[in-house]
Amino acid sequence: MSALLSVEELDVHHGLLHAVRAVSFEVTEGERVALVGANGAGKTTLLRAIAGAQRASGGRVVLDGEVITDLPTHQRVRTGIALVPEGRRLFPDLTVEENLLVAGRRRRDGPWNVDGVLEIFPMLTKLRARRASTLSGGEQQATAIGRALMTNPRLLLLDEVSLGLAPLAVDAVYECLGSVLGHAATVLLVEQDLARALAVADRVICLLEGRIVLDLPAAEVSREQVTEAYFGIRGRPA
Ligand SMILES: Nc1ncnc2c1ncn2[C@@H]1O[C@H](COP(=O)(O)OP(=O)(O)OP(=O)(O)O)[C@@H](O)[C@H]1O
Repeated sequence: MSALLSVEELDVHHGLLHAVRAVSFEVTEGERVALVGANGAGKTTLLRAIAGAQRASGGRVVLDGEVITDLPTHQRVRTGIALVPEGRRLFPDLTVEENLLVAGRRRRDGPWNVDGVLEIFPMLTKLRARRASTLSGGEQQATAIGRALMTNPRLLLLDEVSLGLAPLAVDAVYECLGSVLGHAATVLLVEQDLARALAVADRVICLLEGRIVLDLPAAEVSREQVTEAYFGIRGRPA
């Protein structure tokens, strides 16, 4: 199958810091890829560069054959890329429904609407008219994922959906995410929790200091292998 997303020799700098170094990989339509790695490995920077929130200093991002490396974020949304950013970034003074509708203004044609999002995230139904600033972390995360879905993405980028949430809230968000994934979205997700990453993903990519050090099907990779890649520990010769 041809790739939905191709990342080709991508470089991203923060000033002098080379945060993403010649990263190349492809994601096929319908695939769920988990991006793991230690703090500072470059996961967020890579996701933001794919979404257009961070400028690449070299290489290309290609979505379904179209080179989008230089497109601004809002135009990438129209091509079908949606990012759920770290920290959720909702409009605090808008209600849940308004947050969803604002995102929907830039939507591609497709099945998602407010009712569809509320069906997937039942916890939001009662909160529809509540201001985002009054929601719990888990409720905000659900709204942020719903907001991304409202654009009818072909590729959903999720950055650390569990960050800062209580364990029960993480369970609730992941339970709903299961339904989202059931709708055949193509997903690239950053997740610190290895067990969760391996449970939801078809494939795991591990970054170390801006480079890919492991890229394997989730079913074929052991926790030990990922942990070693994560910390840059080389296997000892037998
Ligand atoms: N806006 C910025 N300005 C300067 N340096 C940055 C900026 N954002 C990230 N960095 C640096 O770039 C490197 C990669 O950071 P990034 O946030 O992409 O890593 P990460 O793997 O997502 O880590 P974390 O899990 O901590 O979010 C780190 O060294 C970080 O300090």
